[in-house]
Amino acid sequence: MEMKFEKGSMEMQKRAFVTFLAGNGDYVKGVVGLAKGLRKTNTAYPLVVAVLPDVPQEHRQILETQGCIVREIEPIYPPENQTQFAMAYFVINYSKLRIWEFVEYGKMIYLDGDIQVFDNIDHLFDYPDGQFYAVMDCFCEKTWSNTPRYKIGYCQQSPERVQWPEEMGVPPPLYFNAGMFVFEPNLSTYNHLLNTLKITAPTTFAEQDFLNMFFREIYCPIPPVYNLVLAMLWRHPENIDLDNVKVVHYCAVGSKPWRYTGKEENMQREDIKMLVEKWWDIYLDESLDYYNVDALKNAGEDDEKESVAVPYVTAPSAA
Ligand SMILES: O=c1ccn([C@@H]2O[C@H](COP(=O)(O)OP(=O)(O)O)[C@@H](O)[C@H]2O)c(=O)[nH]1
Ligand SMILES: OC[C@H]1O[C@H](O[C@@H]2[C@@H](O)[C@H](O)[C@@H](O)[C@H](O)[C@@H]2O)[C@H](O)[C@@H](O)[C@H]1O
Ligand SMILES: [Mn+2]
Repeated sequence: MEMKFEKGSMEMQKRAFVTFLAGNGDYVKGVVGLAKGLRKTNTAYPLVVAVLPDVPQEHRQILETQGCIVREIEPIYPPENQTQFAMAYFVINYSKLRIWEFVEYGKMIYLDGDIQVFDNIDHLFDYPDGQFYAVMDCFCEKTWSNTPRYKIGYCQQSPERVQWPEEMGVPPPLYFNAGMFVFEPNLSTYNHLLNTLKITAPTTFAEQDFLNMFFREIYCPIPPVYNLVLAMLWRHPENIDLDNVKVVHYCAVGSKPWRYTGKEENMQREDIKMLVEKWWDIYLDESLDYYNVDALKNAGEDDEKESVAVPYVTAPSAA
């Protein structure tokens, strides 16, 4: 726990992981998996879940039963625009910006609901304040196909492969994947974010593009072990050491473990099948359920924590 002196008094700056949940669909399984995965790393910090109003009470209760701190947020929409997002649902991702309002926490680590943490990453909370820490993204997937970078085959992950042409000016600044980042909630930053959003035309990668523009002066790249964007496995394998990866981001098309069918491109790769299976091992491990872990800790207490049926589904045969 970092000691910080605020306004003449010593205030212990609270820390937490935070994720975002929208809709009444199956992403809740992703968040349950994330909560259990973090617990398995013996993290010292809780998981806050920022939920949109459309997340049903039953899902909120499941998350609270898994030890999550559920916080309802209001949606944030970008200015009216004809933009074609890479994925139509990206429009709801602007609501992630509400987490800058969680100022009871001094430092937070944001994680998408389709992320799993396999090793303890609490040390990231000790990174110095005043910077925005995240892993660099890759531009090689079809989701980037309508961007200039993709059209010339340029990717920051391998800038030597296709050089940025001089006639196109200076190469773009380093660009992060917004599925995982270390940040400090702050009301003035929050208000500045929202005011800037009102005058910023939406673009292909929605709030990810916006956050990259907004934090470009203080963005500090961190190693890919903290956010393995799955496409890196086939786009830039030379940059990845799978044995040392701590955080996996199931963002490649067809890779969401709770929906995995193995039919999409690259989904029959052995490394993908292994990572999907690792996710399911945690999701189905009842010893990681909060009420079990909690009950074990408080063994002998009279009150029986009633367990809530979690929407378990059988793991697809990854074979
Ligand atoms: O229907 C949805 C779509 C997205 N999300 C949340 O928004 C994040 C970003 O969306 P996604 O991870 O699908 O984007 P990707 O990283 O795959 O581009 C998800 O991880 C979830 O936390 C959600 O809760 N419900
Ligand atoms: O709303 C925009 C989203 O942009 C990012 O997803 C992208 C990015 O990872 C590309 O590099 C992939 O090619 C693509 O598949 C994937 O959707 C974030 O992961 C997500 O949290 C969210 O911010
Ligand atoms: Mn994601």
